[in-house]
Amino acid sequence: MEMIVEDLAVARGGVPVLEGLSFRLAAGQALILRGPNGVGKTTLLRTLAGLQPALGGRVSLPAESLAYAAHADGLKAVLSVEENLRFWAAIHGTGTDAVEAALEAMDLRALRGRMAANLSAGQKRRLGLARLLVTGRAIWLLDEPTVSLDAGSVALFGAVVRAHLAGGGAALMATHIDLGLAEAGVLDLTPFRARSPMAGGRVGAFDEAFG
Ligand SMILES: Nc1ncnc2c1ncn2[C@@H]1O[C@H](COP(=O)(O)OP(=O)(O)OP(=O)(O)O)[C@@H](O)[C@H]1O
Repeated sequence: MEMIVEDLAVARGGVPVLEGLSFRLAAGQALILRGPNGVGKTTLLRTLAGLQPALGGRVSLPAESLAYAAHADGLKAVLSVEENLRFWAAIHGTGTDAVEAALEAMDLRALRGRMAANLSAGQKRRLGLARLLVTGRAIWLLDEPTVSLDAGSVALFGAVVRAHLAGGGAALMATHIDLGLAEAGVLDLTPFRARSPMAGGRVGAFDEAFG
């Protein structure tokens, strides 16, 4: 199980953002994306998730191995917490055990009957992360997974990611928060900013003054 990215170029709104990006992510590894606001962390994750086309390069990985979690949690508002997880478990062919394990891991058992629409922001986020577990997918692409989470929930999620890595999974994530993953590598995207004069991610006067 390995994701291999070679000479990848990504764009946003038709404007090149990153280019010449190569890295590998193997089973058990976590890689944290770094770089200033606008450098292209979200664009890279969305491209790898297949939500937008790459401009160039190659990505190779096992079929059906990716699970993506971003700001829009993709929850069904009129389904309960448990029904949301059962829905995803049905899609991914995982079972009731996976749903119960996910409820337990993200401390959602007490909220299992609550409609997703009526969850707090942090609770929605926890449900969005519990969804990763029921996908059964090996490679997690995470865009700021800890937004809205309190300290206790950050610690819970850190433990979930560690268990995922220990079980042979992998994670690529954009986060400013320390998840306590001592073994995580860091990939700074700054050197891969596209050189096009139109590139949205290039260093501007504001970044130079305040960045
Ligand atoms: N819908 C869009 N259309 C055009 N350009 C966009 C769009 N969304 C983002 N961009 C631009 O693409 C570039 C990369 O944005 P991206 O969201 O990937 O950066 P990021 O590293 O995730 O930033 P942050 O740390 O602020 O979340 C930025 O210059 C941004 O302004």
